[in-house]
Amino acid sequence: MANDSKIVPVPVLRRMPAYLSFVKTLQKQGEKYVSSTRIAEYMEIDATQVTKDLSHTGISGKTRVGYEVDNFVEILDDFLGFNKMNNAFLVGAGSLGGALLQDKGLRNFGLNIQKAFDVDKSKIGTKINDVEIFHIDQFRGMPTECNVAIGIITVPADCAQAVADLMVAWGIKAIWNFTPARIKVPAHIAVQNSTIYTNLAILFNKLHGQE
Ligand SMILES: NC(=O)c1ccc[n+]([C@@H]2O[C@H](COP(=O)([O-])OP(=O)(O)OC[C@H]3O[C@@H](n4cnc5c(N)ncnc54)[C@H](O)[C@@H]3O)[C@@H](O)[C@H]2O)c1
Repeated sequence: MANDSKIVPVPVLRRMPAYLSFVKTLQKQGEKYVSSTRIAEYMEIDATQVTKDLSHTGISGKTRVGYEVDNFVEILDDFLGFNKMNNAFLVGAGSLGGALLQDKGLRNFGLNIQKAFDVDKSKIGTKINDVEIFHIDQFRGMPTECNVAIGIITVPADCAQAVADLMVAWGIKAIWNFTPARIKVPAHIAVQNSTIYTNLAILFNKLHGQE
């Protein structure tokens, strides 16, 4: 049975895309059912953890056979919001911003970067992967006009707060912040900070911890 609360613990949400990816692989191989034990073995975690995590989604399995693969993929895609397109604006079309604009995979996860913004005159009016780059001065009014609630920040860290303030002032409701700056926003704005460098520090620590 689905858990009534819509707030799902972050560690659960971090595991779910891996469950989905695994079951999608099985789907491609033509498998019809998957058990929580099989998912647990793949994830190297306890099967009760898998069942508990999936109870948030409303997916129900059958005794002995497990979860029906097609149904699992459909429900989890829906639960994670990957099958509904969310439009976003990206600010800072530099090397990281450009790479995100090039990444066609984001659309598979429900994120469509509709427009990009920058201050570099040589970039204004150009396109990366069909996404036009506008001057940041044109940002105001655009989120409401284009029905865009998500802002992606890929500017140098010292400009991140000013960009976040601009986004909030013009109706952005959720910010995906790739800069190392810790931006301050009103409590109703959702912020997710993402950095590959933290993962690198963890990897280095694991590597050198074994020496
Ligand atoms: N999260 C991660 O894993 C990760 C990885 C790489 C870089 N970063 C961070 O991402 C940010 C961008 O890095 P990069 O290597 O792409 O830098 P970059 O210099 O290549 O790109 C930055 C872009 O922002 C533009 N810009 C500067 N000020 C602006 C403003 N006020 N408004 C709009 N655009 C503005 C610049 O013209 C440039 O195009 C940095 O903060 C960096 O630390 C994070």
